[in-house]
Amino acid sequence: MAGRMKSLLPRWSSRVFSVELDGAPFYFAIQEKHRGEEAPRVFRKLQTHDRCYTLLVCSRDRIKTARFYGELKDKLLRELPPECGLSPMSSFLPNVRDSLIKGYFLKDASEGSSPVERLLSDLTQHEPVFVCSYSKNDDGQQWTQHLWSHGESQVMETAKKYYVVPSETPEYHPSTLNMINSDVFYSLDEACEVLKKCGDIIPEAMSVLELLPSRVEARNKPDFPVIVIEGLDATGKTTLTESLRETLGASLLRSPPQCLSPWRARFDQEPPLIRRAFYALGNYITAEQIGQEGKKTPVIVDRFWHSTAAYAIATAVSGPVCNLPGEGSEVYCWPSDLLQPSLVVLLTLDPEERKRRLRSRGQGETNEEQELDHNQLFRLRVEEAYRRISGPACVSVDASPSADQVLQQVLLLIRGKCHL
Ligand SMILES: Nc1ncnc2c1ncn2[C@@H]1O[C@H](COP(=O)(O)OP(=O)(O)OP(=O)(O)O)[C@@H](O)[C@H]1O
Ligand SMILES: Nc1ccn([C@@H]2O[C@H](COP(=O)(O)O)[C@@H](O)[C@H]2O)c(=O)n1
Repeated sequence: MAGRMKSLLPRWSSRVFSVELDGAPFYFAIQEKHRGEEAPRVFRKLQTHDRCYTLLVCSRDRIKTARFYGELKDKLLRELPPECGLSPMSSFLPNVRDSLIKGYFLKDASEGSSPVERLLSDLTQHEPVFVCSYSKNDDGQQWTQHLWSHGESQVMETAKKYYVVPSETPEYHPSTLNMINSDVFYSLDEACEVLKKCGDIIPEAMSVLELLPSRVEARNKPDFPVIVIEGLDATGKTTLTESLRETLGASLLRSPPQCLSPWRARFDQEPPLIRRAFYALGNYITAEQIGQEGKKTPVIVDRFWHSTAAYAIATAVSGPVCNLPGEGSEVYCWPSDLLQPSLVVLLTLDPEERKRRLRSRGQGETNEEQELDHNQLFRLRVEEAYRRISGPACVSVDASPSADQVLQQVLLLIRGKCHL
C-alpha cells in the first residue's frame, strides 16, 4: 500500500504545499530533520486546540480525479461539523509540469471529541483521497506531518513523519503547472480524448463527438477574410457582429456553435477539465463552419479560441494578474491545428459602463459572468490573458463610443488588414 501511495504522489518529500486562506497563498514544505526553522505561518495561525488536515485528491484516472475534487467539497461542507473550516490547497513540485495535486486544508476547531477523523478515514478507504494530519511536537513549537495509509480494515499513519517548514513563494503560480491540456487544449485530439473518456459517465459527450470535423477541415484557410470579435459579456459583441454582417454582406457564426446549445448547460456544470474540453471542441466545429462559409463570403465570428483560453487561464489561476503565466508563455500560443482568423478584435469597456449595459439589458448572467462582476481581479486576469494570446494577437478597440462609431472603427481595421 505504501508503495502504491508513493507512486501516486511522486517525490513526496520534495513537494511544496500551498494553502489559500482569505485569497492569499501560504506555502510550506516538509523535511525529515528539523533544522531550527520556525513553523510555517499557516500553522502559527492555529489555536492550541485546533486540529488540521490536508486532503489531496489523486488517482490515475484524471476524469475521476477532476469530478471527485468538486464532489468532495460538497460532501465535506455537508458532513463536517460547523466548527470546521475548509480552504483550497494544493501540493506541487516547484517548476515541474503536471505535478500539481489539488485538495483541501481542513481546520477542526471543535473541542473534545469530533467526528472528523472517522469521516476522513472512511474517505481514505473508499475514495481517491490522501489525508495528512498534523501534530505539534512536545516543545510546542514545531509541527509534523503524518501521511495516512490504509491497511485492510483500518486507516493508520505511515511510520514516517516530516517536519513542516516555511517555503518560498514559487517562481510560477502552482496552478500554471497543470494548465496545458487540462485547462487549455492545444489540439483537437487532446480535447477529444477527454470527452471520449467521459462517455460512460456523461452520455452527452458522445453526441458532441459525433459532430466533430476531421483535423484537416478545422484548419483549412478560407478564400474570404475571417474576423473574430472578442470581449467580456456586454461589451457589444452581438451588436457589432450583427452590424458587420449587414455592412459587409458577411456570414455570422459563433463559438460555441448553435449545434452545441442543447448540451452547453450540462457541460457548464462539469469541472474545468471537462467543461474546457467541451468549449475547445466547439471552436473546431465553428472552424469547420467557417471553412464552408468562407468559400462564399467574409465571415464574422462572435467569440472563438481567445475566449476559451482567456477564461480558462484566468479561472485556473487565483489572485492578481502577476500570477498569470508570464507574457510569451506557451500557454498563450494558438493551437497549431485550428484555423487562424485574419483579424481578432477585442472590445474593451470601462467596468462601470459594462455594468450599466448589463443592467439595462436585464438578462441573467452565467456564474462566470457574475464572477466578473463581483471579482475585480478575475476581470483583470481575463482581460490580460486576452491580450497575451498570440498567433493571431487581438487588436483592442474602445467600445465606449456609440454603436455606430465602434462599427466605423472596426471597419477601418478590417479594410486596413483584410483589403475588403
Ligand atoms: N456602443 C454601444 N453603446 C451603448 N450601448 C451599447 C453599445 N453596444 C451595445 N450596447 C448595448 O449594450 C448591451 C450589451 O450589448 P451586446 O448584447 O451587443 O453585448 P455582448 O458583448 O454580445 O454581450 P454577451 O457576450 O453577454 O452576449 C445591449 O443592451 C446593447 O444594446
Ligand atoms: N469560444 C468560447 C465561448 C465561450 N466560452 C465560455 O462561455 C462563457 C461566455 O459565453 P457567452 O455565451 O456568455 O458569451 C465564458 O465564461 C467562457 O468560459 C468559451 O470558453 N469559449
